[in-house]
Amino acid sequence: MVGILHLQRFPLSTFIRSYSTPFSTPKFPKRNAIFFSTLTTPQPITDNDSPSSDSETPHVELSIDKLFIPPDTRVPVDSGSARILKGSNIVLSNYARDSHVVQADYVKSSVRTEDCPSDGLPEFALVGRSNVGKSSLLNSIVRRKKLALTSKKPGKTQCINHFKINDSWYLVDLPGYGYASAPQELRVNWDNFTKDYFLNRSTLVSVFLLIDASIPAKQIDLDYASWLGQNQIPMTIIFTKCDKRKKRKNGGRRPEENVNDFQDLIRGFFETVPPWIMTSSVTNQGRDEILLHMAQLRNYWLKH
Ligand SMILES: Nc1nc2c(ncn2[C@@H]2O[C@H](COP(=O)(O)OP(=O)(O)OP(=O)(O)O)[C@@H](O)[C@H]2O)c(=O)[nH]1
Ligand SMILES: [Mg+2]
Repeated sequence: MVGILHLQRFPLSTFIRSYSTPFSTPKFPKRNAIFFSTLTTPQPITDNDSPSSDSETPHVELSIDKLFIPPDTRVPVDSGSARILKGSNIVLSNYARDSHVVQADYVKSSVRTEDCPSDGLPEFALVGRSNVGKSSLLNSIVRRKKLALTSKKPGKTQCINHFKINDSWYLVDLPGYGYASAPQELRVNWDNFTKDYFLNRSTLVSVFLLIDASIPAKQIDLDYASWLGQNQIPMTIIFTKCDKRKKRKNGGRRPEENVNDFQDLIRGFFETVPPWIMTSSVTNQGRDEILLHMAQLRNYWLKH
């Protein structure tokens, strides 16, 4: 059973040194080294299915060793013509198709993994600190204003909420972590059931860990990424609120600076970089890119 669960999971990238001393212990072997190569400078950006119409995407430094190259994907040796999703480090593969959302329906809310839908369809779970923008991102992805409930007040989402897309896959909205004002009992409960869900949900293709790019990295986010990595749970980092640009004279860092800083901080945790995408639910930046990334993960997962 364990073997089956393991095989069903998408075998990407999350390798970690150590939870407690992340910067000092030896690295794990590079299990997915085959997907990386010593190739040439890739061309930044583009996609072939649904080009993003959003305006500027701030520049973030990219080199070949910082790219996420999906399985079964070759980056041409000489041309430097890797196709990279805009505002991300993700190379497009041949699996990136059927990414459009035609239909989205709320299905059910569960507090136990075993109560989640049992039809075996692949799913992606959105997790992150309370108020980071999980429910807003879900609405942006499906182009509906209120499919998932959002609030300025942290702690709005309290269950594992399944939304069925195109009758063929699920988006899952989860409660946030790190909500200091929630009663301790509730916090422990949310933590337990989301972590149990991550560890035992065999149809989970990838967790999407949301990180607020409008503020500097928080330790709790690094700890969460570390936990996911240590448990070898496939993870994509979604940087949210990239539309929020603080004035530099107030000492604020721009989103792309926070994104770069976060990369630097987690570089010590991972042997190979996880995929990441910059987004905003206000401008819909990153929406098409997320859908293409989900499509390629999903289509690969279905085939293996
Ligand atoms: N400027 C900006 N605000 C955002 C963005 N995404 C979410 N917000 C705001 O952030 C607040 C929290 O959004 P939610 O989507 O409810 O956050 P959540 O992560 O689902 O929160 P919990 O369910 O409480 O864990 C709301 O006021 C949103 O309008 C974004 O991309 N840009
Ligand atoms: Mg929510």
